[in-house]
Amino acid sequence: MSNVSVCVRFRPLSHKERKANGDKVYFKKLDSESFVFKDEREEDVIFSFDKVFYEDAQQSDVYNFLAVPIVSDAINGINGTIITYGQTGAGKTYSMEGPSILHCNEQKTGLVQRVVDELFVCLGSSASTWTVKLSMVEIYLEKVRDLLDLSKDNLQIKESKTQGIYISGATEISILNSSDALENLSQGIANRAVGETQMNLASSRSHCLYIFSVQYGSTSDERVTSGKIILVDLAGSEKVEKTGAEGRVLDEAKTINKSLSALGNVINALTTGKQNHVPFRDSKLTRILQDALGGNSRAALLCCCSPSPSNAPESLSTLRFGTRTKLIKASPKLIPEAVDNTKKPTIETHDQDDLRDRILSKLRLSLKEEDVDLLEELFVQEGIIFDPNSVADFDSSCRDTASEEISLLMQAVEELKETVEELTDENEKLRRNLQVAQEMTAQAQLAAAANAAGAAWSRTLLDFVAAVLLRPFGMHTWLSIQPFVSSLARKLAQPVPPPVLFHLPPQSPLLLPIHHHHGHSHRLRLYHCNAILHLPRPPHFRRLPPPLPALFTRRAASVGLGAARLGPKARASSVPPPPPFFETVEEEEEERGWSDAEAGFSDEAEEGFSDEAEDEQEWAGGNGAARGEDLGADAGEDLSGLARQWPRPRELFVCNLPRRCDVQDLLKLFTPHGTVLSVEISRDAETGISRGTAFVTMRSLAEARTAINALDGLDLDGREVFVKLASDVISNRKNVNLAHITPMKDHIFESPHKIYVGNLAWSVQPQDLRELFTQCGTVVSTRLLTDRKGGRNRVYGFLSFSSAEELEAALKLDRTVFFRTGYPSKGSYCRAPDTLRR
Ligand SMILES: Nc1ncnc2c1ncn2[C@@H]1O[C@H](COP(=O)(O)OP(=O)(O)OP(=O)(O)O)[C@@H](O)[C@H]1O
Repeated sequence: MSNVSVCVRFRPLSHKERKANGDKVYFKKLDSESFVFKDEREEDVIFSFDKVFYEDAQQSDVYNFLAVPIVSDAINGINGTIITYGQTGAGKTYSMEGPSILHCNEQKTGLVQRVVDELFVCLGSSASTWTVKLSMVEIYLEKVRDLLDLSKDNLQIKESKTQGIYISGATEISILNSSDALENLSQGIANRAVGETQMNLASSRSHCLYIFSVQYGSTSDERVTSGKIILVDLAGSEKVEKTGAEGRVLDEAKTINKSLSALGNVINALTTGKQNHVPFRDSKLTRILQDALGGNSRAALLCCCSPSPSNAPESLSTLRFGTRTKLIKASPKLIPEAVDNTKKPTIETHDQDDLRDRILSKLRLSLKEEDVDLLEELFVQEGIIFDPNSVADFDSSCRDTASEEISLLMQAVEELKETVEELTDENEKLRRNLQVAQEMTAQAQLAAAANAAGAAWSRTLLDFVAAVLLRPFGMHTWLSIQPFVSSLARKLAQPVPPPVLFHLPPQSPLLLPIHHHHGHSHRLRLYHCNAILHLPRPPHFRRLPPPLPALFTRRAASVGLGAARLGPKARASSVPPPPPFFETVEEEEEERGWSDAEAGFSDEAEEGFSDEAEDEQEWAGGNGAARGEDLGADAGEDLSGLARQWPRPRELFVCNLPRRCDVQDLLKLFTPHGTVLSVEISRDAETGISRGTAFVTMRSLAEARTAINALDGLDLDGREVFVKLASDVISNRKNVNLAHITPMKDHIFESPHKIYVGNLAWSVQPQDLRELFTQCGTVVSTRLLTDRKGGRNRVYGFLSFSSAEELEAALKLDRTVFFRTGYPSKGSYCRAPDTLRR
């Protein structure tokens, strides 16, 4: 059982809140001690406290539960503290003072007035002698100001054996009755630092402390007990942005937040078993509350909350603060002063305190503040200023200072550790960047050399043309063809632009984003590859702008995006081993006919292209092997030889997948039913969240059918998964439900050793790429992007190898071979591969 009683109070909705959200409240009442509140993830959390005061609770309910026990304890010599905590405008000051300390009806009277009334009722009915003294201070910008004497604006907090923690030099006014007390209180309240924030027109910008010291002497046994009641109205615990703070107000808000977070740290230390060092000295507030929280006082916390959904995050943080505070175990002690009344020891102590303060204030007139503080320490140590508690104080402060030093050192060590980790990471990043930069420099040098070679080649060609043409045809012919030769010479004299080559280290594969624009649609595909080879053409061959994807020119951005989207799962190490073989001509996304289903299909009809027609074109290029026939070749066989024989891989369309289902999950699901050649999950380009649809390509039609039999209608996380042949779904125009689905291939992989090949000749076919690159090793996949309407390729594609060495070899290939170009006639598709052959 905690000794800090923690209650929550929800104030009624304000006009502003009603205007914003109507009568909606964010909590669900369970009983008088618990309620349900939604957390950040909109999940219901049950909060339980010693008492919950809902909107209709009266001030007297709060007082009876929280304050009555504390008042009677104070008379018996046990200190008590009541703290109100919460966001600005949550009702802290209202609970403490009511609408006004002097003028308000009985029903609305706050805790302070009720405490005063009760004190005098209890003391007045007793036969013993008593005194009640009132002090009022505020902690404003980390200075303790005396609200009953504004000239004392930087009071010191001290600790003594008899008094515990006390504010040295604070004005103490003896009060004889309630009205006396209220008058002094209202004067103090008027002196309080109050500002206007966006949340509350009269916002308390300071922590305000009302301190009632009660001395109660029993006439029968001559014993005196002294107890203290401290009522603390904390400043608002709101976020700085929400208060609209600037300038001085911002400073106030920052200081408030700093001291409240120091309070949070103290509570954490008290509740997480780190009691050997509780950072009470981190702020004035925690130092003053040391007795209340540290066990020598009875304490009550009133967490004030707004019930409105618009303040839910702040209320949630207040409730969590309250929950933590409930875990504090404190055991308040009675501080009896077993002394003869005639000796009046406390008065003596105060006299000595006064004497010391007088000496010190004289010194302050001629010396600096810090010097006086040092002198004070020295005087106390040397016994020049007599303080009966000096030794104890000095010991305890030494202990505190030592443990504070230790904690500071530990903190410094932690910070240093973090710095070392950060620097190591940074170092690693720089090392990798340096490696990439070195590789790029080497490649740029190669490119420059190639460029020089290209220029030399142009000159040789010119000489050759002149020599060849002049010799057999003579001067006459030369003159007639001279303009043509000169123009050719001019064109050839233009330098060949260097090839663009980015070769990334194998451990950081690039997820290459390529934008596809088509009419209104705009999609992004991400291709996984290790190197980019963009082949420039000599200027005279340039008829159309080079099809360099837009993001290429901003490579740094694409790398950043790639790394972010790639995630740890898709790193090279986790990419599955290369599947046996995969060769495809792939249309641009928009031509697939998903988003513009109707338009796409009618285009197909007009131009005589269907998926089936495309199959024939693509796969009948070799020996015309029967489609759907599985030749059962091993992955280890000479794949290039099998290129034409391989049956067309069958693409499956999978939908209604759970969002969390990723490429690896689908691989696991489909692998038992055959060889999975590729898996592509459609994701939202902005958020990266799966759209629940995917394409899975199996090695053969038979395997694809087995997978459909096994998996179509499967229950995955409560969702019935739909698996069909992509071609069936695409050609099924009646399937209106699917027409709106926009698949987006965001993760295509065949092998981690993959290169982008750009600026290819128009007529290049996948098999041409395969033939050319087979000399470098096993070509695992070739993928060429084509425009369905014109039947042209998009002059870029991808190919992957089974090892990094093969990829290296490919990059060293003589690139001039690609400069030969051809233009396809309209409608031609997958023809004339000879333009690429040497
Ligand atoms: N229980 C309540 N019943 C009626 N009105 C309330 C209640 N609690 C708060 N209010 C009203 O809400 C407004 C803000 O309350 P209050 O000034 O007490 O907030 P606060 O938490 O002290 O804010 P700050 O930290 O800025 O001082 C006031 O107008 C007050 O009258």
